Amino acid sequence: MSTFIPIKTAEQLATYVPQLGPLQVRNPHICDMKEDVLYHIALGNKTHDLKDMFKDVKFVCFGGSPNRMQSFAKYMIKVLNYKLPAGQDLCDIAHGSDRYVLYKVGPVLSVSHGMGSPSLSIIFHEIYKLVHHAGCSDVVFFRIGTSGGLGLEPGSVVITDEAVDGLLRPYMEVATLGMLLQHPSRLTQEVAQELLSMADPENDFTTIIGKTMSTLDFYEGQARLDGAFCDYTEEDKMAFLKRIHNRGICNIEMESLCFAASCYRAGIKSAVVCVTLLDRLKGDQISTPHDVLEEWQKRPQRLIAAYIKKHLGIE
Ligand SMILES: O=P(O)(O)O[C@H]1O[C@H](CO)[C@@H](O)[C@H]1O
Ligand SMILES: O=c1cc[nH]c(=O)[nH]1
Repeated sequence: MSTFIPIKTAEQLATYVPQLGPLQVRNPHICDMKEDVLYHIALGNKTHDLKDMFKDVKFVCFGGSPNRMQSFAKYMIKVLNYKLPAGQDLCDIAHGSDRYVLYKVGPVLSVSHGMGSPSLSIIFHEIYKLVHHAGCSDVVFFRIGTSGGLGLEPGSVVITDEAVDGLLRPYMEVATLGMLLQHPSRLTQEVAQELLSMADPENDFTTIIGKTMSTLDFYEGQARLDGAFCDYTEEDKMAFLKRIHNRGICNIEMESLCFAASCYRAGIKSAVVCVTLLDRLKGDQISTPHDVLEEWQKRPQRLIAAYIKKHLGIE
């Protein structure tokens, strides 16, 4: 089959405007459907009263690991001094499916997205439709992640200003109906700047804004030498990492491109904040003790929590 690559024109891009008022899904078919089953989170707009369950949601926080997103939900309970309904524990609302976890703490959703763009893309579709069915408005989406840094002390925090793919292209290319569609990946610069301004100057780690490379794989996709396959030399690897570092890439992970492209397409304000677990200019393996990694993973969480508190007017 032949392919062609339609590049979106400026006029088409202009339709990607921020959403004001209740969030609308940009899919005309949804309103014609008798029922919308959100299969991977075991919810649906006929089986559940999504308005009643989720109408107050204002912040949706995504992260790869189910445990991290449970810890984040517990952390938000403390930060917001949130009282769970009497006799209830924090529960995984998506427990009817074992694909993702979903927790709600007042206006905050904490959702796992698994690893890589395909996994993130599926949960993004369903969460976006969920907040639409619930009638939510002025929602901000965050990705709270981990990454490999370039020339940064491990444990540093990177707020992404631009997500690019493994070829340094600022769009996500998706095969759709036999065509390659390019979805621009744009994050909300004001949110990134505001997050940066909220980084505590007393921190013993740096927080910076920079470009993030988002790859399709952890090993060869990120120029590692320690995967099961490797057809390049250490010199090739270092030349590549130094080249992308010189082109402004601060860190490498696997979902920021899809996340940024999906939020931009949806007209949803968004930010990506990742801690770096190692300096990729110095190695490939993550051998830092687990308890230290756990502590580092809390750094992006604290920044997002501070943003949420500020925007809820909580001192
Ligand atoms: O820590 P999370 O959010 O999963 O992000 C990073 O970690 C995973 C790889 O170990 C990839 O998903 C990558 O993007
Ligand atoms: O090097 C790393 C570390 C975390 N996540 C990644 O994708 N890469």
